[in-house]
Amino acid sequence: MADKSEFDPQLIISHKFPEITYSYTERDTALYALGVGACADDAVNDKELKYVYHHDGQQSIQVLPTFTALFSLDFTSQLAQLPGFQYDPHLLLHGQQYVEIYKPLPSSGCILNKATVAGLHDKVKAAVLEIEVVSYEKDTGEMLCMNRMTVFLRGAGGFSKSSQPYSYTRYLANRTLEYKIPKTQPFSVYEQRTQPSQALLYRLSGDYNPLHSDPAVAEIAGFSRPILHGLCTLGFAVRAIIKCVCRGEPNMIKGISGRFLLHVYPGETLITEMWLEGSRVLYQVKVKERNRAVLSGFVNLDRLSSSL
Ligand SMILES: CCC/C=C/C(=O)SCCNC(=O)CCNC(=O)[C@H](O)C(C)(C)COP(=O)([O-])OP(=O)([O-])OC[C@H]1O[C@@H](n2cnc3c(N)ncnc32)[C@H](O)[C@@H]1OP(=O)([O-])[O-]
Repeated sequence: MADKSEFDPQLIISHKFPEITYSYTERDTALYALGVGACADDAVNDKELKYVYHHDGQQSIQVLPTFTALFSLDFTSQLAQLPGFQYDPHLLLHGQQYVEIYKPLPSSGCILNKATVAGLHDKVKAAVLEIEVVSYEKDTGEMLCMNRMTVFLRGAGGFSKSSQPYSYTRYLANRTLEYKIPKTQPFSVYEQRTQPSQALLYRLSGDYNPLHSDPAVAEIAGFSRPILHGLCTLGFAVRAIIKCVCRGEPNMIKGISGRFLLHVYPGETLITEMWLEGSRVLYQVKVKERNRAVLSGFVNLDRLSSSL
């Protein structure tokens, strides 16, 4: 249990993270695509080969829009040094991810990431911390995307000094972030089994937390075995939407929001259900073997495919 006397919300929300440069190559984008299941069931899939191979004479590997979420990860390793912050790193879970994409990513690049604390909430049983990361192309200074990553820190709540639970948000509450999963039949449903080794492959994209690879660490965290990275599940879901709604065109995606509802074990089957609401796709991912919802959210498109 974290020592609440050392928890200082004011220090946390005023913290200035150092800027972090992140460089990647086509090898990284292809490895990422394999990590989120591209071509896993069909190695000659003409809609997905472009993410892993210079298919059909294409000049460069195409980047999946969820690759942008990797830009927020480097800041999780900095949480241990965040002044005024007390938590048990074994109990950290990824709670939510929100991404705005302003420009399709090049297949290789050098990115400058600037992070701030965007929110901090005392949920008593947990502390919820939001980190916002704005990413720029290093050479041109052009803004590429914004990530808002929410971490759910079990056992770190109860730090409020008054009777009102502490809650701070730096961004304006925005109605467009609200969504409700419909009770109606989905527009489309896509099923894909993850591999038992999925987390071992996905971690090579930069999230080396042993929660996803080490049975002993997973057990301390309260799981019977290592669990899948939340961003890997999100990658599967958004790929399903690109396939079923975007007709294979990844650059239609302008925004992604997801809340992780329950852990996924590598090897489980993900069923992504999708509903259309204007140019927004609402989605929910269920694990087939346990019939439980594990992720829900929405994806904003720049337009709807004309053939839908
Ligand atoms: C980050 C990089 C490292 C990556 C790690 C991973 O990938 S780990 C693998 C990927 N991640 C996973 O596998 C995690 C999967 N998710 C889970 O295991 C559970 O959803 C939970 C443990 C996060 C919360 O469950 P619970 O039963 O303890 O919660 P409850 O329903 O009793 O609500 C209490 C309060 O918290 C709020 N709140 C609730 N959920 C979330 C959320 N997701 N997000 C934010 N907030 C959330 C809720 O609104 C409520 O506040 P209110 O309304 O009272 O003001």
